[in-house]
Amino acid sequence: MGKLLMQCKLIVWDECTMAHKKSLEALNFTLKDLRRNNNIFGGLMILLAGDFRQTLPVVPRGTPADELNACLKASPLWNNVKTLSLTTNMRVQLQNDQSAAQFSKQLLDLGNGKVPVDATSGLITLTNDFCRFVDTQLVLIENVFPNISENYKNYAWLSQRAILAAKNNDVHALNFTIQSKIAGDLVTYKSVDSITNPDDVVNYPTEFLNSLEIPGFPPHNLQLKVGTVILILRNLNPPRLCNGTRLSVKRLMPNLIEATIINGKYAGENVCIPRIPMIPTDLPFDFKRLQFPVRLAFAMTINKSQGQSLSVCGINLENHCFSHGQLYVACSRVGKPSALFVLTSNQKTKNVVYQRALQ
Ligand SMILES: Nc1ncnc2c1ncn2[C@@H]1O[C@H](COP(=O)(O)OP(=O)(O)OP(=O)(O)O)[C@@H](O)[C@H]1O
Repeated sequence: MGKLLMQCKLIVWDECTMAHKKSLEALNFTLKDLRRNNNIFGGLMILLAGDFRQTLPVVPRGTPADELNACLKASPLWNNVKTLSLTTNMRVQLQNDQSAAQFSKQLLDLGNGKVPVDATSGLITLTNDFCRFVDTQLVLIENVFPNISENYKNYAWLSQRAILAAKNNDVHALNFTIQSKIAGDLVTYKSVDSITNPDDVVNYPTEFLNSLEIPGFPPHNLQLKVGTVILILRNLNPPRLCNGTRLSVKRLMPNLIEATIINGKYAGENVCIPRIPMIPTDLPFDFKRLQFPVRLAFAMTINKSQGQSLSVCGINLENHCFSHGQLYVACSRVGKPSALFVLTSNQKTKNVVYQRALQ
């Protein structure tokens, strides 16, 4: 990696709005050292791609001020950034849909926080020409994954659709319901959880470790069926198997999962996924989970969906979005209103936009 960084002429950093400012600052110091050049980034050109209407770095238990302070715009390096703007929403434009111009504008208004907010409830009202409304989770699933008991065998069909929600708990519930619609036996893989510091072993019983649901981590009790859509949680073998790659389960063996990649450049390729040890960094004790680094992915969190294009998207807003840009990211995964299904109460929802992130 060091050699690569010394030789390369350009670094492209996509979805930069989600990056913590410290990661860019660390890259600056590393490049200066490696290239023995005291200019910013060691004289190398960095292309940051992103839209500050979209989500900011996740700061666990943080406030909006913490998020704003963590984003790239809060770094002194930002003063050296030259901003170039893209003007056409290609995802919408490509649909050749009559509503394209209006949908594009509605998305921008949402992202810019220009949609009127009700003073008493603090909620915005989504309009009928912006999306299609559904009343229950089951109707949402039926619209996004129609006839899934048959269609799950079609990888192209699967890769183009997903249901999004702001919180992990809502995502898990949706995934279990959708998986239950696929025929076949459920295979259970239990993780091996342990404490790495021998002094702490008596303080943290295994049952407690098993009960931990950690964001970005596989569950202790991973239940899968052949045909289920899963998401890789670690960069196992880039560029083929990266954090975020979606696959369809092909064969469930005792110590290996065989699956077919369903999105991106390597779609259609079969791969084997092993159990790997994973250590979370933000727990107050040292803990290791040995498990397949995967989660169910018919539904996923809005933050995880950033960067993806979908043909059909469902959004479960029973629990409102809670951070900057989430609603904008969710709604902008598709290019036309007829492909956007929204579950919400009375067409109302919360649109969190930090104006400071847009300045
Ligand atoms: N110049 C272009 N000509 C044709 N198609 C394009 C062009 N630019 C983008 N697209 C298509 O538009 C869609 C969205 O593009 P892309 O995912 O690169 O956008 P993005 O800016 O990264 O979006 P986001 O950050 O919201 O995920 C893709 O299907 C892509 O193939």
